Amino acid sequence: MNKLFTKIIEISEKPLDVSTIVGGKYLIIDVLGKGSYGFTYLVKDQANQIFVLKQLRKYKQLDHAGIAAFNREANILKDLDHPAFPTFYEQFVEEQKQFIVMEYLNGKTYEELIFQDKQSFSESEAFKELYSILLLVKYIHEKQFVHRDLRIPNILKNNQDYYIIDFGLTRHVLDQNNTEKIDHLEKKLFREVAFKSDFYALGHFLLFLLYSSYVPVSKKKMSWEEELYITGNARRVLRKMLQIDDPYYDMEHLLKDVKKCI
Ligand SMILES: Nc1ncnc2c1ncn2[C@@H]1O[C@H](COP(=O)(O)OP(=O)(O)OP(=O)(O)O)[C@@H](O)[C@H]1O
Repeated sequence: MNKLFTKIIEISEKPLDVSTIVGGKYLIIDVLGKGSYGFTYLVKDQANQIFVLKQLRKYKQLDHAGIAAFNREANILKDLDHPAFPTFYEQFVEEQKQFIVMEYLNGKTYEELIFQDKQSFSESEAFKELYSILLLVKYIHEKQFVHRDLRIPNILKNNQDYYIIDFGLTRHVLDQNNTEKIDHLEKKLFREVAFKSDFYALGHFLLFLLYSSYVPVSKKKMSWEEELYITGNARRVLRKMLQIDDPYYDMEHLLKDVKKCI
């Protein structure tokens, strides 16, 4: 498809307005996100029950891969039966627009906790958070999925409850559609369809938590290893998660090492 044509559609498409009714019963009350794949809304039904509604963007709908990715996310949500992940409710097409309705998980993202609420974590606290999240990722991996987008805006917390959202990039480890061309790029992005990709992403998640309590001592730009005052154990775990050293290939080994840092 003509790239310019696609770009024009991408830029010109706006999310649906607040107060619009979709699917005959979902009233849009807020726009939560405008990602490259779709728009995310907070909606409520006639019984005032809150849901998250995702809409595939028009230009993604024009190519087969966009629709396939949207359907894949719906199918993965159906497969994940756990309170830490959004329950799938329904999928429908209205006025040629594709929608998925899922459970609203009530929590704050780590992006909000760190940058808006200014929450800070000590080394031990950061590893404790990581341990709780790893137990959820263990469930995802046991289902043979790699999430591939475990970033601070996609991990939520509410008191002692942890949630993971946004399964748009998730793949089954045996997904046959991982062409070699994509694999090459994904490798560069540390987004290979392999469990170590999730460990890599969580290594960065951990760095955000550790930096939350960091007070700069110099204006010189330095690496995390030079800047952060952390224990040898913590450094070793991080270097393996970030694939600087021989990476972790299995969850049990990582969990054991993380536990030692709490
Ligand atoms: N099931 C859910 N429960 C609660 N909040 C959600 C849920 N899904 C999404 N959100 C909120 O909406 C925001 C945007 O959602 P999402 O990550 O799906 O799309 P995006 O950020 O627009 O797209 P992308 O991350 O793919 O670029 C999230 O950061 C989160 O705050």
